[in-house]
Amino acid sequence: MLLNIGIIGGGSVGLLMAAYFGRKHEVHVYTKRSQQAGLLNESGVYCDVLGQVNLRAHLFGGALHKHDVLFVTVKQQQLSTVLDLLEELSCRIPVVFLQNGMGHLELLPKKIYPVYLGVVEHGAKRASDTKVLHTGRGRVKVAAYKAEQSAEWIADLLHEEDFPFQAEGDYFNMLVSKLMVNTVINPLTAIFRVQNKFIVKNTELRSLASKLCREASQVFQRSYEEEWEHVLRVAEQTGDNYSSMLTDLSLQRKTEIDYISGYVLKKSVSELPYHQFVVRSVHALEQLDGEGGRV
Ligand SMILES: NC(=O)C1=CN([C@@H]2O[C@H](COP(=O)(O)OP(=O)(O)OC[C@H]3O[C@@H](n4cnc5c(N)ncnc54)[C@H](OP(=O)(O)O)[C@@H]3O)[C@@H](O)[C@H]2O)C=CC1
Ligand SMILES: CC(C)(CO)C(=O)C(=O)O
Repeated sequence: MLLNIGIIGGGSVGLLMAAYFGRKHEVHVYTKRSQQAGLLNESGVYCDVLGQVNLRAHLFGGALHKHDVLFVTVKQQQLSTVLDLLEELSCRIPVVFLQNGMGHLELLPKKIYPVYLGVVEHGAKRASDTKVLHTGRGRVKVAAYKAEQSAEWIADLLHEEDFPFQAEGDYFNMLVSKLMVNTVINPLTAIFRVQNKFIVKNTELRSLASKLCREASQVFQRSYEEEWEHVLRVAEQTGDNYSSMLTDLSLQRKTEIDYISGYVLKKSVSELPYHQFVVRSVHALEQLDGEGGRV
């Protein structure tokens, strides 16, 4: 079945999804910059694994086209502008939010309906405004957040062997599982400027990582042993990746730390010294970048 799919954000995840969906469906990408929309309309998106794929692109801000489903792929810190506009448009298009972290749960306005949440287990890296690298193969999980229907229909319609979708019943569990991984791997790799594999290989980093994992497991009442095994597996599987938090810092951009580790702190009833330390360290690095203070 041919779908009409909207994607807000022409970054790493947005372009990756546009390329995979665009092989079979009509895809519209909404960008922040008109220049990027122009380039995408001229040449489509180039994905290292798939080659060139055609799509349509628009500057986000005005009306939306009629879509069967709309994916929001901006970062957490960019979400409030997008939410304001979506709320104003009050369209009845099913919206799927694909952010890492959980801070956005507290931002989602009541007027947007129906709402689904998702987690992306792929690695993607935008190489230019029209080029994306598929750096790690995984799956996209989706769950209903505020919707009459479960997320099965999304997974059924979009699942492809080389771009799998999986419907989950419980959005909270799905997001917490991803949060556990991100709250351990992202800040440490960002502070120490290392690839993910060093969380496993470097004995000191591994020990710090296990402390973060223990703290987060306590907050969400999860088995530390199971979460730790999961974190190590992801760190190994994505070993050559530079985490998204490290990438943000390298590009002198604000990170998603407040929506990931900050969310864990917010949900805790007790002190979490390791989380407090990494949140402040990442903020210090962001601030030093602004001050030109890093050597
Ligand atoms: N990259 C990855 O491998 C993974 C990412 N994720 C998560 O997915 C989310 C997106 O990440 P990622 O794609 O890497 O981020 P990027 O920074 O690559 O992409 C975000 C995109 O959103 C665009 N944008 C920002 N504000 C607006 C707006 N108002 N209207 C339209 N577009 C806008 C940005 O535009 P501009 O380029 O002009 O700034 C940018 O193209 C994050 O929460 C991340 O943690 C999860 C798993 C893996
Ligand atoms: C799983 C991981 C850690 C892969 O790099 C990620 O989600 C990220 O970098 O944000």
